[in-house]
Amino acid sequence: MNSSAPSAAPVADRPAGDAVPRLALRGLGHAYEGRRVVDDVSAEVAPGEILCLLGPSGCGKSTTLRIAAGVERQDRGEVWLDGACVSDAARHAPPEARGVGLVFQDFALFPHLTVAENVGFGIPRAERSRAEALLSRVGLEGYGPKYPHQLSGGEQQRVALARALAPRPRVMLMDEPFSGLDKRLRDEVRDESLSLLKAEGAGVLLVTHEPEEAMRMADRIALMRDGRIVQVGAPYHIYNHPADLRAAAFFSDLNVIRARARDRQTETPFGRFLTPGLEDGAEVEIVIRPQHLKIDADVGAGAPHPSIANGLPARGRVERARFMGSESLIEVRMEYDGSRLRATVPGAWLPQQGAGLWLSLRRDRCFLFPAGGAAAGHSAAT
Ligand SMILES: Nc1ncnc2c1ncn2[C@@H]1O[C@H](COP(=O)(O)OP(=O)(O)OP(=O)(O)O)[C@@H](O)[C@H]1O
Repeated sequence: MNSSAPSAAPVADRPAGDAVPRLALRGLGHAYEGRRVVDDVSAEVAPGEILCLLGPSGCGKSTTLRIAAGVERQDRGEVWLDGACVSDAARHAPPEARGVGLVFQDFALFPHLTVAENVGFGIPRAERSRAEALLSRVGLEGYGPKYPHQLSGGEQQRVALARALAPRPRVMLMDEPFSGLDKRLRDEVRDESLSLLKAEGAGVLLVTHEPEEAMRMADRIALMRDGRIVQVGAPYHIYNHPADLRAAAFFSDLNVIRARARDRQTETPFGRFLTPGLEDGAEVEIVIRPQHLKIDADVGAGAPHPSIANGLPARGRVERARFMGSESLIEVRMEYDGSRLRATVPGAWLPQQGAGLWLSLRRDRCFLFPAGGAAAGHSAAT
């Protein structure tokens, strides 16, 4: 946690030994028509770092970005760029005075300027050759003499991206910058532009609502919900140590097994789990992603042996099995209570409908949460 931040909300931990953050947001708040849409948001972006603001539609990501850019003014908190406060209760530098690069969804090119002139706008004449190099980076080599109206929407979007990159901004603020591009182009343009920004030491704050895209791009992800940052960390950390059930569910389909705590543990058809800190009778949710169930075919030889790694197997029948290319999705009706669990397996295997299976839970991949509350951390078999 950053001790200088006035807020109690999660603050992006800065990588050790790093310099002054390129961008720091401290305790930001904003309300529209009396409704708080940004609530105590704090985050820092280091030089060469990409921080993704990730969250469902309407959670306040774009508003946070617009506050950082200066096009919206917060009613609480501060915006700092390279160690200087550019906006707080007393001052508010306008966007053009902040020297940050902006790639917003509603980008607008100058219609009367060519593509090359658009990209070269606002950079010194001596650096104009950079415009052509950037156009080739975004896959628009040779487009310099064209005018915006001669381009498709996706091409215009890439010109806007090149234009934002041209002045070598120290901070780049991007709102769904690659959303209009088809997949192949998106991967290429995204990797090219982000690696350039990193190489130049820019700090990038990028908004997306797509978890896979965030995991692919981000050094760290700040997960937002209802105007607040609920968790900050490296993609691996956020995926494998979600703060709560909703944070876990944002990244994939989930199986949830409900049980009750007693004597600091809980009994389930898959064996016992520890429930440290939970009162007797508290409802707990054991959560596991479909790819982390272990499946054994029921060949009539009884249950597979229980193990420390996978607990007890429980029996069910295949209700539906679907081949989906690289994997198959199997829905299993469980014998113990008629509930349905979902498992994914490599696509080569597709069991018959009605076939008997034994399912067990990979214990190191289970999360245990008190029902409707905060995380109790990973559970462990007893
Ligand atoms: N100018 C505005 N006036 C009133 N309400 C607004 C305004 N702009 C945004 N809002 C509301 O504020 C909330 C947050 O909006 P914001 O655009 O920041 O969300 P978001 O997380 O970026 O969503 P999305 O992914 O859909 O773009 C939403 O409920 C939105 O309807």
